[in-house]
Amino acid sequence: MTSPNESNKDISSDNTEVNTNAPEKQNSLLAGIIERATKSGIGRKKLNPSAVESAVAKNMADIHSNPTKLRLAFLGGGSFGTAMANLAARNGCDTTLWVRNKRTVKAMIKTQTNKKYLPGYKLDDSLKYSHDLAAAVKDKDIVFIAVPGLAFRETLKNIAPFISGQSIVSLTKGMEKDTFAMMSDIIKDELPEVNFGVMSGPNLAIEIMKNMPSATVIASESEPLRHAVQAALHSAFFRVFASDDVKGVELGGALKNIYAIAMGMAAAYDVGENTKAMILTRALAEMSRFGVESGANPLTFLGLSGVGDLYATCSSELSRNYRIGNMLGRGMSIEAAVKKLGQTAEGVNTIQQVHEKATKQGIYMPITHALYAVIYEDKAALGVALHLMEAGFRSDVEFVMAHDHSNAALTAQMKTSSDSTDDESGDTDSK
Ligand SMILES: NC(=O)C1=CN([C@@H]2O[C@H](COP(=O)(O)OP(=O)(O)OC[C@H]3O[C@@H](n4cnc5c(N)ncnc54)[C@H](O)[C@@H]3O)[C@@H](O)[C@H]2O)C=CC1
Ligand SMILES: O=C(CO)COP(=O)(O)O
Repeated sequence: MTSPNESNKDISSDNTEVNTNAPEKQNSLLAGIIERATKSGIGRKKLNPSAVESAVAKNMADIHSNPTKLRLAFLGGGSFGTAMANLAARNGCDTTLWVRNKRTVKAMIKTQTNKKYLPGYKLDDSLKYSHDLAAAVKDKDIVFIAVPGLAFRETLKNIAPFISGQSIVSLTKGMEKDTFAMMSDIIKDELPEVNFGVMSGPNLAIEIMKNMPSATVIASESEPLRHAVQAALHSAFFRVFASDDVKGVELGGALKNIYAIAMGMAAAYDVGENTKAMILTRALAEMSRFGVESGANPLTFLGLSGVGDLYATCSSELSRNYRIGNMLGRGMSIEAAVKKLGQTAEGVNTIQQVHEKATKQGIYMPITHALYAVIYEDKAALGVALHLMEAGFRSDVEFVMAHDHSNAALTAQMKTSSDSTDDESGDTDSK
């Protein structure tokens, strides 16, 4: 392991216990995590010191002496892994950022910047960098993963031999190709006994680097893990809220990428605020409908990881998904747009996965299907948008008033009368 502030600790000599993730071990380890978080002063640097400490301590009956720091690894040297690792390091956590490319690591040590993904932002002096996966992961309390969704399973397979009691937190907002697995599903597949969580919210990396106040959600069934992540990342600029709806939180982060592409495309057509509001709100309806079919709580979509992230990515050119949509709207092909972006845009794959799953399961997702038709079936965007506007009658919030037969009947009735008008006028093309 290499770092500007190299500690003398030789972690490469630690032995590797292969996948011995016994639940008791996890529990005692997490108790230790909280203890360390409480005693180390994590999150105290820039805000009221007692806030973090009392929140954590309240839930910990047994606070011991011997203060140490939370030891964290962040895997993935793109913009988000770097921004989050920087936040943790700044908070006083013992933090290592793993980047797969050795030369990039050398450059990061030398310049203390991530020249490719976050140019111009100096990273915290205490942040360590490594391209050695074993060394980065071993001996840590929590391993955060911020690689693209398509590389998530491979990354878990690679770290599996070095996981003995660490908890895993996914920062990834994607879906696996073809399997429709979410990151939590992949963690359960590859590391079945590990304690895990997912973190998601309106967290544009550049804004976080600029210290613009932001908030996120850590979702986990493990309360100690939730508290440890809150304690590790919380600062005067970054609030960490908690949830136990893992599926809902991660679906919010993944699905909103679809609609950021739609909104970027709509912006290219110079649509008005009413139109944007309609897209955003109907997107939320689709997200929560899809979420419920996947076992999520629809109310989760009202939180930061749902409407919060949807709003942020649908309104900002900092969002790579939004930019992809905008390029598409200006006539570029999907291949050319992805190439020009040169960064991760999870929505490109997510549209395909969700289109396929919703089609198979009969989940009503008109915006997703429309986008799929434009991007992958070469349909004209304006025609598809018009068709969306002509879709049948629906209830506004279907968890308040279900989409019932009266709506469906009215749709059918209107369709029949317009069909007969067409017949009378001899217009057969429009059917
Ligand atoms: N950038 C942002 O503002 C945010 C991104 N995210 C999510 O974080 C995840 C990562 O995205 P970014 O950091 O933005 O992407 P990025 O495009 O900035 O960087 C991706 C990084 O992953 C690395 N990578 C790619 N394949 C890999 C593999 N097989 N093994 C190891 N490393 C690999 C690349 O070398 C690069 O360092 C995505 O799921 C994204 O949706 C979540 C919140 C905010
Ligand atoms: O998820 C994000 C902000 O919350 C980042 O969105 P993009 O991946 O579209 O840049």
